[in-house]
Amino acid sequence: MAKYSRLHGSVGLISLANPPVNALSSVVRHAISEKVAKAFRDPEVTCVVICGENGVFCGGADIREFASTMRGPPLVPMIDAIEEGEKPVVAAIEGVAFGGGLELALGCHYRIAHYKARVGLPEVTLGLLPAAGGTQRLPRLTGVAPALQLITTGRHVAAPEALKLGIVDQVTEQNTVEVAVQFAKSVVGQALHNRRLSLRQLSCPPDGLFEETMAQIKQRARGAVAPIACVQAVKAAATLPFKAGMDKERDLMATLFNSGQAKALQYSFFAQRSVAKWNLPNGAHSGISKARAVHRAAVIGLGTMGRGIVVSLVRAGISVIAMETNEKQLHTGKKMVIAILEKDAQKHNAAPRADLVHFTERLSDLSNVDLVIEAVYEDMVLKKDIFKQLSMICKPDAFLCTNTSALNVDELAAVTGRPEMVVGMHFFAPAHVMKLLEVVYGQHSSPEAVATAMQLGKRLGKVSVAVGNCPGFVGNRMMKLYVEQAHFLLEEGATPEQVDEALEEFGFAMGIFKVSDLSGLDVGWRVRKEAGLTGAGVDWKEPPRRRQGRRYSPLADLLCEKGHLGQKTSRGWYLYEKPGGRDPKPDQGLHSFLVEYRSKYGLKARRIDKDEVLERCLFSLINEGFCILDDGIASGPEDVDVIYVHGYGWPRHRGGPMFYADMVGLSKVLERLEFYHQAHPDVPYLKPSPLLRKLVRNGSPPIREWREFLKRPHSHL
Ligand SMILES: CCCCCCCC(=O)CC(=O)SCCNC(=O)CCNC(=O)[C@H](O)C(C)(C)COP(=O)(O)OP(=O)(O)OC[C@H]1O[C@@H](n2cnc3c(N)ncnc32)[C@H](O)[C@@H]1OP(=O)(O)O
Ligand SMILES: NC(=O)C1=CN([C@@H]2O[C@H](COP(=O)(O)OP(=O)(O)OC[C@H]3O[C@@H](n4cnc5c(N)ncnc54)[C@H](O)[C@@H]3O)[C@@H](O)[C@H]2O)C=CC1
Repeated sequence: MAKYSRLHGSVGLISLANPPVNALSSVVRHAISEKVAKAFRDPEVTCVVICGENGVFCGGADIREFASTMRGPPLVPMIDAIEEGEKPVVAAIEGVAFGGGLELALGCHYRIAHYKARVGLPEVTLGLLPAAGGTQRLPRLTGVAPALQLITTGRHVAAPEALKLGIVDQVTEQNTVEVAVQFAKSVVGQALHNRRLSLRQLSCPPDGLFEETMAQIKQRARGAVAPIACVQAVKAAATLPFKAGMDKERDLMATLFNSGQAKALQYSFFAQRSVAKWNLPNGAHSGISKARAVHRAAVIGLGTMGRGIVVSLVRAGISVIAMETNEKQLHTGKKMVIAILEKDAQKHNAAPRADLVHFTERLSDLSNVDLVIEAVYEDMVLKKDIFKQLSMICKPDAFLCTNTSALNVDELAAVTGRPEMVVGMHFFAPAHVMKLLEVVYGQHSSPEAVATAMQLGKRLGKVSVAVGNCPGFVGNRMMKLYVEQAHFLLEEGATPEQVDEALEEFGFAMGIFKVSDLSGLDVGWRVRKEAGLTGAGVDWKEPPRRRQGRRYSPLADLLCEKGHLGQKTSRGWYLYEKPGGRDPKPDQGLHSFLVEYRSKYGLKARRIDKDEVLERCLFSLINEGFCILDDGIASGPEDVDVIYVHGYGWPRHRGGPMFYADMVGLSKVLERLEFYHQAHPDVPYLKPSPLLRKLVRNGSPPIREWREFLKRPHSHL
């Protein structure tokens, strides 16, 4: 709803009141229209201020309403009526003015913002465009180029920048509503013609601006339709009269509104928020579990991961002890951490925060920290040794966390005298950039330990998902099968280029073989050795290309044995100009190697089409996702999807693997998995999961109902 009051006798104050973000639900739109009309009618009222209750102007349209038929007064005529009014209307912006909220403010004649407020048109991130005049009014206010950038990226703009761009007229550190009220009174009687953005003329945009932006979008948001529609709408603003531009905006929105991409992105928006409300199988949940504050943390191991984790902690203002035994690694790690922090400082025009880090070679220095994150080699014996020592060195209430990517968290907890204080904090590389954090709870992890790790993740700006303990947890457990299928496809006749092309066309920023070259083929090699799939632990009595009773491809192991580890050695699945090169070229040597390999094992190459690449790679990953849900390792499909979108480059506009399965149709996924399982009986994970079968038997309910079919966690509390 919206409240109305009269201030100082002549100011009509309209306050949006729809907690928590004053979203423009049909009730709110109705109330605003009514209150604006009332203020305009009232002869005593000479000016109007619109604000939001509880320190938030407006978070935009109510996204939850998009799934049902839209009711209530539409935004466009409401905003037009405000702009056309004969009394000055001032928007008092606190907190945020996003989407429809900013469009409402653009319909007002003046905008005053608190210095901490943020404005933006993030509709593109929901698969939409700002269809309440945002694509037509913003360019008329800021000029075409800045508006185009803001609308196609959905970037949030802080008030001081908004002032520079002309989006707001004034920024204040005082009470925004009071400032807006005084301001509104001061402009009574002034002509409003120039303040009506719809009447403003636009100057010509720079040559090639739209073409250039379109090319950037095709690179950055492969396959996404909303940013392209945003360009077309802003182009209409630059080339057509306001009214015709609005028609174009409406038509473009009509094509986006019911698109699969919009549904996927809106699902993602709520999924990202739902993972913060975690549940454990023992009944503990975020609602009743209190986190402990972390003031001092420690990171052990300053390799690829440790360095990024130190940076993330410092950025959040936490003091860190960074411990490393290898002198050279300590030196390189220290240099890298300081370089990143100095770059941050330059960017934000602030002092570097390197004083928050203390580098050391002594584990005993960790006696007084609140939380430790271990990031040494993926070696259970080494990690156990460290956890044993930590258990003795650290203060009794310190949390002990591991960044292991696949090892058993319970096994580590068992060597400590405080298994309840042990959790996994699985960051993704590079840890100071990647958004995802898997918080792995073990059998004995206390709700307080999980809550503390989840809250720390939030403080570090991560999207944290609580997951159960099993080899590879959620992300890597699924990833393993996806990678294996890609290797099988090479054995059967595909090239890395063909597989990657299909995946990139689907929307991944990089195909799986390019990713593997980037992270280094030795990463997986070490994991396979640890699992006894290659190296000393192998049972050579098994037929070739079989390990542990099932199909296995030694292709990647063979490349590693040749020293072809990816970008760092200039050869992997692709060829690079030099070690550390980044531009992958098809490698004729690799192609010949594949031909020889197939001939050695009597494999006949066949033509593999893109559909098969996608189905084999993605459906096996999805099938494992269902197994993970069935096992209770993830508490809902949203958790799996958030992990894939934020940690594994799954295209955002496809929602995530489980959402994609829902879109494709569960019976189709089941049917294709049955087909592939029959064709490859030696690949057990192609056998459709019992949960998938159960859902299909129950009429393939939509994803929001899947939780009803999962085994209920039972409380042990
Ligand atoms: C043909 C049809 C024509 C239609 C024309 C309409 C054209 C339009 O102009 C369309 C739009 O406005 S689309 C909406 C654009 N606005 C946005 O994308 C802002 C989304 N919200 C945010 O960024 C943050 O929540 C925000 C920064 C606001 C707050 O962040 P916080 O971290 O403080 O809090 P959150 O945890 O994110 O949110 C708190 C609760 O509020 C829910 N929520 C947030 N924004 C919402 C919104 N716009 N609509 C509905 N619910 C919303 C959020 O889900 C959360 O609730 P729970 O999930 O229950 O916790
Ligand atoms: N590299 C990646 O992409 C990811 C790795 N991880 C996991 O993070 C952990 C670390 O991986 P990376 O950083 O890639 O390894 P890395 O090999 O780059 O670094 C490990 C560091 O630990 C140090 N170290 C070894 N023993 C130590 C000890 N006793 N005390 C202190 N430092 C010691 C080494 O000198 C080295 O600098 C592993 O468990 C790995 O599985 C998790 C997510 C992603």
